[in-house]
Amino acid sequence: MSTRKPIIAGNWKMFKTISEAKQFVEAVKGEAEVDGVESVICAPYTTLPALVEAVQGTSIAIGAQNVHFEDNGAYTGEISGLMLKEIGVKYVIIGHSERRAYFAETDEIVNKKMHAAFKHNLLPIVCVGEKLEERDAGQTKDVCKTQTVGALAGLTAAQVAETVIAYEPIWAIGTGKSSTAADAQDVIGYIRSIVAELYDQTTADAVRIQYGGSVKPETVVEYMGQTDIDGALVGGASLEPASYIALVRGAK
Ligand SMILES: O=C[C@H](O)COP(=O)(O)O
Repeated sequence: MSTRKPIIAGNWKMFKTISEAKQFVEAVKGEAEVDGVESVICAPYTTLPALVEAVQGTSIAIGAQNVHFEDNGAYTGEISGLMLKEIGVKYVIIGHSERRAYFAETDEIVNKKMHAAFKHNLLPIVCVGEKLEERDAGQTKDVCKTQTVGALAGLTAAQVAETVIAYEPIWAIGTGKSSTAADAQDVIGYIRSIVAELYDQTTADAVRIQYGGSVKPETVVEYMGQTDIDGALVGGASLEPASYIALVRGAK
């Protein structure tokens, strides 16, 4: 039986001001905290210091949505792992498909960011997943393999064991269309087998793999019922306190 702790991570994307973020934490404190489930809010940079302060004394963790791979330098508009660590965030999303699509992040950049995260003791939630045309062409597993191998390159087994991988089919993000639990299990089980090939079975058994793509409180239970699915990375349904609370409770 798996000893992996389920993890629900809300990805707020570019939503919420500082005051809205604080109100959200007030509303979910004590409610989106369930024994045996990890609850993480990945929020815009501007809200992170206030959120880290607001969740003190709770079991809710805070994450960023991106990180630059250098510690500092002439990279206008960027934020480094060094800076995030100082704020006190625990997690960072790396390689989200929106970063790959709109900000030209390649597997190589994603990998550099993974190394930067570990350098600063931040835990990465690294996203992989296929486009609709790749799915239609039967390339889902090939794409996920390439992205997983690329993301993990050069990491130690101990680092991979601490990594969270989010399988997010791009056609399911924000569309209301989602992968069936069985299809998500099939791909996520495959991703775990890739980790076993690259490292060993112990590491593969330790790495947590989430499903993401139009997850709702009503559907999270079905995903969580699958052998290899350890949680969810949730966009839209993580923005309202009641919905977020239901997601965390549904992951138990
Ligand atoms: O990071 C979260 C994913 O992009 C999923 O977003 P969604 O739940 O709004 O489909």
